[in-house]
Amino acid sequence: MGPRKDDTTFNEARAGAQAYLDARLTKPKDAPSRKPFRIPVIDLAPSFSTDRDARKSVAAKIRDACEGSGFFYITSHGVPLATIDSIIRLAERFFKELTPEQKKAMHMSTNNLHRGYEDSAYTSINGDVETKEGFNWGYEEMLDPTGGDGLYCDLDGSKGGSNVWPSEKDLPGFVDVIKDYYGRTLQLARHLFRLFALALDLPGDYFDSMTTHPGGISRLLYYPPSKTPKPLSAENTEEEIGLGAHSDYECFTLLLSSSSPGLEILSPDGYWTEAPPLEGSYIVNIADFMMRWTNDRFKSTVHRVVNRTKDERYSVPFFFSINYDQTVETLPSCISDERPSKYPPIKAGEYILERLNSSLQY
Ligand SMILES: O=C(O)CCC(=O)C(=O)O
Ligand SMILES: [Fe+2]
Repeated sequence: MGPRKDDTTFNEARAGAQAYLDARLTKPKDAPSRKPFRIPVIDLAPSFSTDRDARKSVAAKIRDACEGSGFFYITSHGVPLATIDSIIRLAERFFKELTPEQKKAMHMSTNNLHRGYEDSAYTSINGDVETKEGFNWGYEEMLDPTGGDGLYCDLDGSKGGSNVWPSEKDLPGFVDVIKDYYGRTLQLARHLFRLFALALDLPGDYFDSMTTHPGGISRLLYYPPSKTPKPLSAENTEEEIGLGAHSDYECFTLLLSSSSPGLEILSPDGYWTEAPPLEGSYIVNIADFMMRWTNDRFKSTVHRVVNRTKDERYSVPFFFSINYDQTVETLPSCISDERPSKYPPIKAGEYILERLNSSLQY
């Protein structure tokens, strides 16, 4: 069952998101930003301490980043380099080793929750021609190191079971690598949510009960080499767009990529700014649902991918949500007399499904 298209809250959510994107894209410029636009590197090591002050010091850095560019790198996050290398290698194997027929058999068009393989033309953000190909999957209890709480429900309220996987024969070891990567990244996302709680002056466990069976869509992405490699500059206006300008939909995204650059972030003064990969780190960014939930205090920033190199690029984003059946109102610490709540309550899964459906190219 899809979202109710005539529902005022959905219209408001969709129109709000589109207006935000349109306003930011009015005059993007293909040159480095002239104003300071910081994508800080935050060392998470002290956040694993039992000392609350040590955890709060990391939370303060996260708060500055979330209220600033909305993007930051995290290091010492506890996910082994071997896990990171394996998932990037798995992405490469997925796109190289499966035949077109094997990919087609898992095509997203046969799945109403956006799971499976997508060719480059299947989804598009602004109607742009995009070069990326992807493979998407979502939360299931067997991927959760806690085993979940038995209450998972999917974007549309169904009980789950929508993931599709290549067979063991076609791609041996695939699900094992996914499980290791997804489980560790999921636990890291729950840890980050505790730091967000501290950053927002809420009790440290504020979000815990909302992430017991959370939404977490992840994808393997492939960007082919550029046909005409050239650097980001004001003169180069003809790009081969890998993934069009957009903001993410959920609470926040944890991104890994191969060593090829390509991610570009739109600065407040309208300049595309490169966010090159930093080995062993994740790039974290705030997404639209979190921006709304914080009454626009945390920023969901527009970004895109352009592969400007002669090398292939692989990336693996993880879009972390709260439990899809959770309805939320603006966080209490983000409302004041001067800053009343701008948004009505909304259910997480319904909001995200509406946003995903709006990216389909029919
Ligand atoms: O591939 C990347 O580096 C970023 C992907 C991304 O922004 C997305 O899938 O939302
Ligand atoms: Fe994104």
